[in-house]
Amino acid sequence: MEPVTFVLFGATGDLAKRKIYPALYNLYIEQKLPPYFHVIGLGRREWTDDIFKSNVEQSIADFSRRKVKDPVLLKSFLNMFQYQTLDIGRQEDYERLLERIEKRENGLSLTPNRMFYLSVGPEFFAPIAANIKGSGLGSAAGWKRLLIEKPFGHDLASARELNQQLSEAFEEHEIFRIDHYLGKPTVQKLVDLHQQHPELQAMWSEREIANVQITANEIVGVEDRAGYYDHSGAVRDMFQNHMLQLLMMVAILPKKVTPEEVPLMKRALMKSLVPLDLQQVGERVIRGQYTAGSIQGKPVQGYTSEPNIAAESLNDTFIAAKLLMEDDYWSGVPFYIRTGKRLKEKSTRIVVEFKPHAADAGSGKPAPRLLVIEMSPQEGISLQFSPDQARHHEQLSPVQLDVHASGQELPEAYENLLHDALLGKPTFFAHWEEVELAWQWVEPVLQAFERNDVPLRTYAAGSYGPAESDALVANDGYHWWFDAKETAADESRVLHPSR
Ligand SMILES: NC(=O)C1=CN([C@@H]2O[C@H](COP(=O)(O)OP(=O)(O)OC[C@H]3O[C@@H](n4cnc5c(N)ncnc54)[C@H](OP(=O)(O)O)[C@@H]3O)[C@@H](O)[C@H]2O)C=CC1
Ligand SMILES: O=C1O[C@H](COP(=O)(O)O)[C@@H](O)[C@H](O)[C@H]1O
Repeated sequence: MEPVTFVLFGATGDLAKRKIYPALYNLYIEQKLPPYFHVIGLGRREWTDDIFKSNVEQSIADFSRRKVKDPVLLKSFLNMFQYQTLDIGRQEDYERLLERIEKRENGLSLTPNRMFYLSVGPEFFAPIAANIKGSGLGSAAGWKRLLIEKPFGHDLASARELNQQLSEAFEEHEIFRIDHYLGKPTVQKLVDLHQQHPELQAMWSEREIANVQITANEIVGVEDRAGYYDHSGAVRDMFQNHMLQLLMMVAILPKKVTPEEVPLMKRALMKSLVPLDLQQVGERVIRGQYTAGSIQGKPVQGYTSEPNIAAESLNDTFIAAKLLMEDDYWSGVPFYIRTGKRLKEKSTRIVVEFKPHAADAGSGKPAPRLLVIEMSPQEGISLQFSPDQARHHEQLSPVQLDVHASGQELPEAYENLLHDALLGKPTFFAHWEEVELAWQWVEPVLQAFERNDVPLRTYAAGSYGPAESDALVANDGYHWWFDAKETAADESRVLHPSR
């Protein structure tokens, strides 16, 4: 790996504290950071280097998966950090920054490779990119990369405008758009799942998939993000980015692609999604909002009673949708997606439901086989057979295809993403065309919600969402697959066809 100066806008903010510093620390401990790695943190606050370092230290104590064992190592890690006060709108602050960076690069005869991480509000993305260009920070002889946080636009038009603005300072291959779902270890494993498991390849070759279900259910509500969330809703916050990214990642499974081919294939898959017209949104998309209820035995208020949410808000806190593809493999296979806040449990998983075999029927109705790709509450990939199928396959049910060894700590999504960005590997970042195609698909949904053409269905906090979400799947003769666990201590990973 080459030397890098890591320039962090938003170094005093929440994301830096909760995700970025712990991720850098874990990469450091695993010796995955480049030589001469140097972090310059930026913000308006008048911090000294020492205040900055002690904030980084505190963030590691509070949020790192790995606790500090060796104070000497911690000290050498913190020595890589420096702070500079910078106001995003002030060109002279960038010039000071350039001077400081060049002084170090020249002093150590380092190639001027610079990574700019924008951990700031989206209104700052374009001005920062323009100032990086204007100040000369981005025109050194080494490489430059831009790591950019979500949200990437508020709709298709604003995303295009932002992309246009960024492209005046950075080329597409220099822009790394973060979607933290692509950093999740299990999602990253999908790329070479078939090479690892030839038996799975045989199942896919049968082309007997009944449907695919993608779920991201959350227990948390709007928390303290009312200002953002009430203008975003589940459709922008989760569906347009994370959920459609999961859809692309599962749909590449039968395509036998190398990691390098992943971005191209994802674009092809997005292009094959059947678009909805305004009329169809009401038939294929369910819009929901939570009302008061109870979660894990505790009463929970409804969305419109949350702090800073207007009593008349029609914002969506839940969305479910049925999507179809026109693709040589996937035509005719429905993809069902659901995501929402204040649901019964935290579960993030993809279930690929295979059509049942008559030979697997045993005494009763043949049961479908399931490929379960789980990100939460546990990470792992398993095949679930009914007992009759298990006999047929001479295996137990469920079959773990990929179990992380007990006690093994998995990297956080941000560790994977930062490491890939430092290596310049784009596989697990969102390419502009994917983002644009995702906004294009979602656009009629945004319009229909805006016009209030789609009824806002309510659901009690602590439920699995509106009944209409079940009907969406039941109308095709299927049902959502549910976790059978009754208690957190239950480690079984069997999914059930009912609540
Ligand atoms: N927090 C999270 O969990 C997640 C956040 N994100 C995204 O990450 C980005 C950052 O979020 P988050 O950390 O929560 O936001 P915060 O509000 O906590 O932090 C904002 C940062 O921006 C800096 N800032 C604001 N205005 C200026 C300015 N004019 N000049 C210089 N610096 C400025 C602040 O520094 P100072 O006050 O010192 O000026 C602060 O460091 C956002 O795009 C968000 O959508 C994405 C996923 C999760
Ligand atoms: O990006 C976001 O993701 C989180 C959910 O992430 P997860 O890794 O915990 O599944 C969500 O709570 C948040 O609203 C959204 O902005």
